[in-house]
Amino acid sequence: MMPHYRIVEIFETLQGEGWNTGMPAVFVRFGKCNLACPWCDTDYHRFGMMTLTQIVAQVRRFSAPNIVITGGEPTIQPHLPVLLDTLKAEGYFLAIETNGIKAVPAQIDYTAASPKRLYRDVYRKRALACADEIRIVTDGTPEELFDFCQEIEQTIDAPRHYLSPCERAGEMNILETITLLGKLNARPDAPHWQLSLQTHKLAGID
Ligand SMILES: Nc1nc2[nH]cc(C(=O)O)c2c(=O)[nH]1
Ligand code: SF4
Ligand SMILES: [Mg+2]
Repeated sequence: MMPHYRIVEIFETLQGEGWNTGMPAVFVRFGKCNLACPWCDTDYHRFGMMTLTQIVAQVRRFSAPNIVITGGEPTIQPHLPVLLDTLKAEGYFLAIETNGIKAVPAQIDYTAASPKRLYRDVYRKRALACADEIRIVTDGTPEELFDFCQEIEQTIDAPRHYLSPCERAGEMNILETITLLGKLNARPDAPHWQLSLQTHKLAGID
């Protein structure tokens, strides 16, 4: 039987966050997540089922040569490798936005992992071995996050490290975020952390 997938939305926009900011991409947003962050900005419970053929047809209506697989949490989706094989065969560059607990399928070209301090005990038991970027949401005080950032540096091997302010009710904790950046970057011989904003929200695009 043709595999079916939980799909929240498929839309074309510019990647708003991290190293690939500005990259035109078709975003495929999957339903459900294995975490429940209180600041989550995605209604990942509201999804419909789509077949592999329907997803590929929808993606091809757009012109971007890149796909961002996101959610919800894409790594928990049944039959994900089958879909990725098909999209790869169509020639797409495949990026993924994951919370960094579960392994990412081999077809993925670029992995952005966003571990959550709230679930630090989970990451101590299970996490990705490597990623192309780590992007941590500043979901607490600089004191609370400093140790978690250091722990994740040891857990997930990555060449790029970002902090993303936590947005709740339209308010962003920029001061706490840059304070933490300063503390992390004051360490000698440690990874350099940079700011990543959700620029798509500032720009008023999807
Ligand atoms: N433009 C844009 N960039 C994004 N990068 C990660 C997103 C996400 O929701 O996973 C996202 C999103 O929703 N929109
Ligand atoms: S891991 Fe991401 S998608 Fe899942 S609840 Fe947290 S913010 Fe939302
Ligand atoms: Mg988003």
